[in-house]
This record gives sequence, structure tokens and C-alpha cells, in this order.
Amino acid sequence: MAHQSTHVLEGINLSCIRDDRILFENLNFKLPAGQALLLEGKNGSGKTSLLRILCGFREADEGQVHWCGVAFDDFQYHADMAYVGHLDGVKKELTVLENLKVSLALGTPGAYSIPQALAKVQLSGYDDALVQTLSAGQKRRLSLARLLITNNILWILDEPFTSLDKQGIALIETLMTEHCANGGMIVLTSHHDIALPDVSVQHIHLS
Ligand SMILES: Nc1ncnc2c1ncn2[C@@H]1O[C@H](COP(=O)(O)OP(=O)(O)OP(=O)(O)O)[C@@H](O)[C@H]1O
Repeated sequence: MAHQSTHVLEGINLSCIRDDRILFENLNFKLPAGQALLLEGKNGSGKTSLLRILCGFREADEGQVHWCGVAFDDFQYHADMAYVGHLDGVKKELTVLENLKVSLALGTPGAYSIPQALAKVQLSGYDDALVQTLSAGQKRRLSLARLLITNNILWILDEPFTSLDKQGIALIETLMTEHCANGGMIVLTSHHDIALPDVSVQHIHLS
């Protein structure tokens, strides 16, 4: 299903202060549909802090985040956005299938059915496995399957390549390329090189 292509995420004069230390200030960006924004910088430079501001988990010390031209404190922004953080966002006491059913119940259906998404991330046959029995890379693949079964224009991904093998990294690069080609947009952090030759990628380097 192709997304509408009129969406835009804007950071306007964003500042973040932690323990009296300025992580970033007067940060501006404008991310239209179809593009990716890669946050780079050394450990502790503020990448996750910026992602958490973009998710609405914490407020910027200065500045605003706009979604489609307006401040994003509304239900629609959170319906349009999906976040995959360090903890994968899956419940370890539930099975693979149960986790995906919960995600689907909380969102609107995306381009992939649950079996199709499991096949795409190579977890077919793991439907009834408890998440706590999965490897770290398999948990990460499950978190990626969540992105496929629900319809979220904006993906916010914190270190999405963590724990993935080479094939898993290639898979997520393919998924990100497809998402942007369909009018989606992505904000991500990564310490790894990423290969998205067909995607327009903006870079912000935090220092
Ligand atoms: N909840 C918090 N309370 C106080 N300080 C925090 C909190 N979370 C993060 N920090 C501090 O903010 C700074 C930036 O942390 P952040 O996690 O945003 O960095 P990062 O660029 O994502 O790092 P990494 O590459 O290691 O993941 C660090 O100095 C960290 O100690």
C-alpha cells in the first residue's frame, strides 16, 4: 500500500541539555516523505536523546518538533510513527505470534500479513516460540516484523543493525529502501555504514 507523500517531519531550533551539558542546540532539519535522516556521532553525543524527543518520550529543552506543519502532540502523530529502540519493544513472556497480534491490535494493518512478515524476516516456523528463547538477532528480526505488519509512515530506529548478521543487515537495508520508495520516511542512528543507494539520506552529526 503506497503512503501519501505529503508528510514532513521538522525539527526547529531543537536543544537538549543533560546534567548541565549541552548535547545539541539550534538543531534544524526538514525530512520529507521518501527520505531518511541518519544521526551520527560518538557514544554519548545525544543521538538517542534526539530520537526520544522525536518520539515524544521527552521534551526538547528548546525548540519544537512539527509533523506535517504542526506541533506533534496529537494522536495522529503517534499513529503515523513506529519506534524500534535498543530493547526491541517485544514482550519476552509472549510468543512470536502473540507479540505480532498485540502490535497489530494497537495499529492499523500494513502491507504485510503476519505470515508474510515472518517469512520476510526469516522467522517462519517460530510462531509459537517464546520470545525469551530467541537469539538477540532473532528478537531484532521480530521487532522489524512489527514494522511490516502495521502501517506507520515514520520509522524511528535506534541502532537497527545491532545483533544482526550480514544477511540481516542487508534485509533491513532492503526494508528501509522499500519503505522510502513507498513514501515512508526513516530517522535512524547507526555506528555502522549503511547502504541505501536508492534513498536520499540526510545526515546530522552530533559531537
Ligand atoms: N535519563 C538520563 N538522565 C541523565 N542523563 C542522561 C539520560 N539519558 C542519557 N543521558 C546522558 O545524555 C548523554 C547522551 O546520551 P544518549 O544516549 O543520547 O547518547 P548516544 O549518542 O545515543 O550514545 P550511544 O552511541 O552510546 O548510544 C550521555 O552523556 C548520557 O549519559
